[in-house]
Amino acid sequence: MTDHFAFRLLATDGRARRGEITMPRGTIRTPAFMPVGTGGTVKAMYLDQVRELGADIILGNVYHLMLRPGAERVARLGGLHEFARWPHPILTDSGGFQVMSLAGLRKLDETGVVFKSHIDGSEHSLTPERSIEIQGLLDSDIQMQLDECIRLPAERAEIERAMEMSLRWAERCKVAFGDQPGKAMFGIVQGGDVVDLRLRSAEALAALDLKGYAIGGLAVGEPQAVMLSILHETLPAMPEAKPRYLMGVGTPDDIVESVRRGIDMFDCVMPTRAGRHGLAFTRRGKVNLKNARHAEDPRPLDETSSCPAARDYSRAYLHHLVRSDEQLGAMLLTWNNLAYYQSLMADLRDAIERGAFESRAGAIKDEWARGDI
Ligand SMILES: Nc1nc2c(CCc3ccccc3)c3nc[nH]c3cc2c(=O)[nH]1
Repeated sequence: MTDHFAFRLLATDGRARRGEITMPRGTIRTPAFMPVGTGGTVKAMYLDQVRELGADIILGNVYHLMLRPGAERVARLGGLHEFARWPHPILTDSGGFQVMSLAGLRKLDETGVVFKSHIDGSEHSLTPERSIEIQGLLDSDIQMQLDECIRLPAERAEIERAMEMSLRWAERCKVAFGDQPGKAMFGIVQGGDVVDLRLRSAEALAALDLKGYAIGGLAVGEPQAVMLSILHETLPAMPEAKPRYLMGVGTPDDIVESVRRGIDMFDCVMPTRAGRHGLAFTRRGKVNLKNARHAEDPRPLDETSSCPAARDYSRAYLHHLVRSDEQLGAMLLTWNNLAYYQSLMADLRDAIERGAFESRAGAIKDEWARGDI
């Protein structure tokens, strides 16, 4: 066990990295996929199942938890790990991104943001200091700086303004976070699709000597080629010895291409959201269980899988559950999809250790490219 946060590189294969983050609450094997647990729960899953699938860390959200049940209430109940019965590491987002995408934004200036709750219309504010305070109340292990994520396409001047304010907010978050050896505060690189702004953001954040860095402002609808070119240009300017977290990414193809360019950590709502909408990811391609062709198909999704949801239930039964909008449909398909994502990450970690990243990457990309089966 350790009382500090430490990242170690165990192997590399080209720019792809195999590493691990050790923290008091556990070790995070990278490349890592972090299931999104926005309101202190990974939707339609028991957290024991999430753990059994190989997840070392889950994500939480300042925005949702500050509105309901409230950060001070979670603190009074022992913090998020106690509240949700997840004793392993938790990373929390700072709330700015969710305010832009979910809330009614009332004001955004140097101080922070003022917004109306999407739940009951009540007015709230977030400053860099308050976001870090909330993440502390949640007892979060990896805390994200408050930042401003610009929607693309945008004018250079607008991207530059938001990037520079996010840098000033990173400094304020670092001061507010102080010195917490067993925890980490990550900076978030912004700069839109403008390479010189991306580099300025990466270099200024590196100078703050934070414990890890995220690449923000992507996975907001831009073409994959744009995302990958920004990674290719930005990652070399980021400290080798610190973990890199690409926020909101992505499909298996996105993940493979981002690992290839040097990303260590991922989050995406895709496997859980798709599961709730009847879409199953398998090693032989995607299966849309809403489709009538599955109505009498006795085969499971993947008889070779170790996940009961993939191995033990017929497509006919899954089709029935999805068509009847039964809770069990969302539960089984979410289980299957998270199992698929965690098995991809385990494959990639193993392939990098063996110096076989390229061949494994090609196989995963081909699997994903297959249409509906
Ligand atoms: N703070 C921040 N978050 C982002 C998220 C949410 C990731 C998240 C973290 C923790 C819980 C849920 C979601 C993005 N998702 C897609 N693209 C994203 C970009 C940003 C970004 O630029 N900044």
